[in-house]
Amino acid sequence: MEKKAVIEFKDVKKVYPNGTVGLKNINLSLYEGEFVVVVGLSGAGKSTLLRTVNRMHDITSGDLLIEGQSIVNLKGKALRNLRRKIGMIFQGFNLVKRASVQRNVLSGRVGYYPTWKSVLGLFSKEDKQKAVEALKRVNMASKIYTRADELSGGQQQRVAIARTFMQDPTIILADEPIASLDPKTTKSVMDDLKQLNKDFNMTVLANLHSVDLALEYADRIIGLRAGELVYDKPIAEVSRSDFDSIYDESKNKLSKEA
Ligand SMILES: Nc1ncnc2c1ncn2[C@@H]1O[C@H](COP(=O)(O)OP(=O)(O)OP(=O)(O)O)[C@@H](O)[C@H]1O
Repeated sequence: MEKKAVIEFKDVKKVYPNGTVGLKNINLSLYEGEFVVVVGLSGAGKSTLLRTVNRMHDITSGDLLIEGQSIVNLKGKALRNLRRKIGMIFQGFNLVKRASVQRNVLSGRVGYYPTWKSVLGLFSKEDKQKAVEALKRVNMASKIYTRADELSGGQQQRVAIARTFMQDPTIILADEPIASLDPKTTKSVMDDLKQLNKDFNMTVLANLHSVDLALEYADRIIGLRAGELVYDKPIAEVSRSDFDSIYDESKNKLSKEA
C-alpha cells in the first residue's frame, strides 16, 4: 500500500528577522503513523523545524504541506482547523497551573467549541467522559480534580499528553518532551507517546537530545546540522557511529543573511 504523506517540506527555508538562517532548503516527507525523532546539536534547527509545522514560525520560502494542503497562507478559521489537527507537547508543559487536571485536559477540546462555551467551561458530558478516558491512558485518572501545580513535572507532562489526545490530532509535535525528567518518568512519558502513535496511527515528530531514547523509540531518525538536513534513515539502518558526524561541532556553524 502507498504510504500517505502527512507532512511535506518542499525546499523550506527559514530566515529569522535578525538574519539567522534557521533552516536551509529542507526537503522531507513524513508519513502517516511514523515516529520520527529529530537529532542534532543545540542550535541545529530542531525546534525551528517543529514549530514551522503548526505555523508558530512562518517559513521564508518554499512550501509546507499538511495532508496534501499547503499551510503557508492559512489564516483565521483555516489556521485554527490546522492547529486542531496538531497536538503539541513542549518542555514547559504549558498547563494552566491554577486549574484542575480535568480543566486542563478538557482545554484540548477548545478548538471544537465556540469561544463563549469554552470560556464558561461548558463542556459536553461526552467530552468529560473522554477526558476521564484520556487520563486513564496516561495513568492519571486518580488526579482528575488535583490542581496542575500540585503535580510533579512528569505528571504534568502526562496531563499534557492527555490534553493532546482530546484534540484527536493526526500529528503530534514533541519538542524535548522529557527534558528535566528523571529516567523512570522519562520512560513513562515516551511510552505514552509511543502508545498514541501506535493505537491511533498518529504521526509523531519529536526533538530529543538523547541518542539512546532516539534509538529506542524512533521508527526513523533525521539529523539536522546548521539548519540542513544531513541525515535520514529508518531505524533498522541506523548505527550509533552515525551520530558522530551529526554531532560534529565544527560543522554546526549557522550562516547569516544580511
Ligand atoms: N526567534 C529567533 N530569532 C533569531 N534566531 C533564532 C530564533 N529562534 C531560534 N533562532 C536561532 O536559530 C537557530 C536554530 O535554533 P533552534 O532553536 O531551532 O535550534 P535547536 O536545534 O532546537 O536547538 P536546541 O537543541 O538548543 O533547542 C539557532 O541559531 C537559534 O539561535
